[in-house]
Amino acid sequence: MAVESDSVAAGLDGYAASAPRALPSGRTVTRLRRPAPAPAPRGAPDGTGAPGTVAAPGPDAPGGRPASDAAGTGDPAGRHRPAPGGDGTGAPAGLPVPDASGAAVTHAAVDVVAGGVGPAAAAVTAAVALTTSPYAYDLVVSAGIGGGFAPHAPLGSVVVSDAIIAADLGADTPDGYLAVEELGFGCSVHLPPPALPGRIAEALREGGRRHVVAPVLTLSTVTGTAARTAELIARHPRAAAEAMEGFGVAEAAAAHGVPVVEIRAVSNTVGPRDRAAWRIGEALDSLRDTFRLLGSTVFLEDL
Ligand SMILES: O=C(O)c1cccc(C(=O)CC[C@H]2O[C@@H](n3cnc4c(=O)[nH]cnc43)[C@H](O)[C@@H]2O)c1
Repeated sequence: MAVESDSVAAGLDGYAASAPRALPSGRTVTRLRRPAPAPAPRGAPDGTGAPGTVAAPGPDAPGGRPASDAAGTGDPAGRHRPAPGGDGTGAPAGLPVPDASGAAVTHAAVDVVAGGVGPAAAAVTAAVALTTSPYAYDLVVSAGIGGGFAPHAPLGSVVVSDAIIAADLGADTPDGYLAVEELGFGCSVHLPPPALPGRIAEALREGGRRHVVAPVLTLSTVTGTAARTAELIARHPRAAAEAMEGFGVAEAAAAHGVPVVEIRAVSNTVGPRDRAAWRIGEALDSLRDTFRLLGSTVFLEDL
């Protein structure tokens, strides 16, 4: 599920879109499936490994995981539960499909959903998509554009989350901000599976895409002053990006027991508001390239 679903979907070249599934809200989940690879000669390995399926929901590209979110494949662990009837492409996504030689091969599927702007809209969209899906998901990706913290994340670079942090979920006090953990209730951090950010980074490095693995902050308000920027950096010195949806998507994914990661392409630098300096087009190009790289690597792997 992804907020910026167009770039996520456009990046997944080699994947074929099937008829959208409508959510009660009117938003749609578009399933993109990578066709099974060409058959290998009899007796030879099919060369596919055991491709898993990914979900990319995200509000910006809540492909997911978002970006958007993705769905599952036939998995001995039983994580995948393709529904009868499939997705309209003729075979249930993620199930092993016999190739021309009769050998079973699997293929990946990614469901892309535009989740809306802000943590609440993104959480609702992700939760509804997860709850009403005929498939189980291996991963939810919250993807889209975001603000980058200098010097970690320059314009056009990609930030892969190693933590998704609700940076304004707490209380303001005369002595400073208190996160919900300090107030004694709730949780303001979701963590992706430990190996996943590194694996995504490896794919981006091999693809020549500038990136950093770091915490991504979720805020309901785009930062627009030097004072607020300094405050966030003081509280989260490792953070490389801020956006408005990741924590909402992560809450929905966690409620369903599905791993989550956030991926942001940097459209602007976090700081005093300078709308003319935003480079949304370049960031969307970067996001599309990122999903092209992931769609031919990480999304085909067991997660
Ligand atoms: O202020 C404007 O004129 C304006 C025009 C277009 C878009 C915006 C946004 O605020 C987009 C929010 C959207 O993009 C993500 N995003 C991008 N940069 C940041 C940021 O620095 N801080 C927080 N969110 C950002 C966000 O996830 C939303 O989905 C404004």
